[in-house]
Amino acid sequence: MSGPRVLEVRGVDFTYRGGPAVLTDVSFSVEAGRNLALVGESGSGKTTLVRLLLGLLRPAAGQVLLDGEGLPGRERALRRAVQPVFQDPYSSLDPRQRVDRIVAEPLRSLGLVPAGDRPELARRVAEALRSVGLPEEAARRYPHEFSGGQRQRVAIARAIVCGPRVLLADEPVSALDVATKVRLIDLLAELRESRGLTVVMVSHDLTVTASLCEDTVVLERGRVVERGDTAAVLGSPRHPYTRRLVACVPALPEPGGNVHRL
Ligand SMILES: Nc1ncnc2c1ncn2[C@@H]1O[C@H](COP(=O)(O)OP(=O)(O)OP(=O)(O)O)[C@@H](O)[C@H]1O
Repeated sequence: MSGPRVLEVRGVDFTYRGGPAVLTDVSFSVEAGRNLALVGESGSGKTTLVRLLLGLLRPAAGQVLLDGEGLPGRERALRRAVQPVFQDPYSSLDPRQRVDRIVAEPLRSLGLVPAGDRPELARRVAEALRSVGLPEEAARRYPHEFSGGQRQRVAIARAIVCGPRVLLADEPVSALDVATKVRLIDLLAELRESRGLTVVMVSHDLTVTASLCEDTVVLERGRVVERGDTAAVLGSPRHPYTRRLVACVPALPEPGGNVHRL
């Protein structure tokens, strides 16, 4: 089942100032309800693409679209619709702030809850923490009091508190041990069911993306070499680069299947 295109990348080229081309003619779309994996080796341009999708960089050519319209001038709509979760749970949370303040940040900065309405902020924070499997009392603690997996849950709570439609997760589990990784992937799968959240996940780990994402886009040196249904792209890869990526993985789970079996 697929929904409307929430995000679309159309013919995008990108170069960091004075450098070589990092992305060339990249096109794909994110459909509501279908999780999408962006895979490729280190340096293939995945993180650069995430920055473009978040509106932090602008393409040299082509367009990034939200609900069919170009991004420039629509930063607020983009922030409401698309929230990021980054790789390193140790550096992505401000160590000086309590979890309640960290998680409430998007509500304050987007002006969704007046800063003075403490009961409403507390209610929304508690609800987000509950959704990611953290106890309500986590709100009163600081990031250093949590494990890496719990910190990533705090980061996910912050990302979902404003009710976005897309979670843009850049290597969200690569810093975690296997058991913690599996639990977080399960959580991301649950959030789609419970909140209708579509996940765009960047990873070089096909075992992680294949268990969560129906669609896969394969990047090689800034170009899309393959894209489509994950089972087809990874099950019978047509491009030699995808074959090499798949060959590095001992066994792939079915999309929607269970990563525990690996
Ligand atoms: N701020 C920057 N300034 C200049 N070049 C950059 C910058 N960030 C990334 N690059 C270059 O752009 C290319 C793509 O990098 P990017 O981080 O997007 O790849 P990636 O696929 O996410 O890699 P990794 O999996 O290692 O994170 C690399 O050659 C990198 O050196």
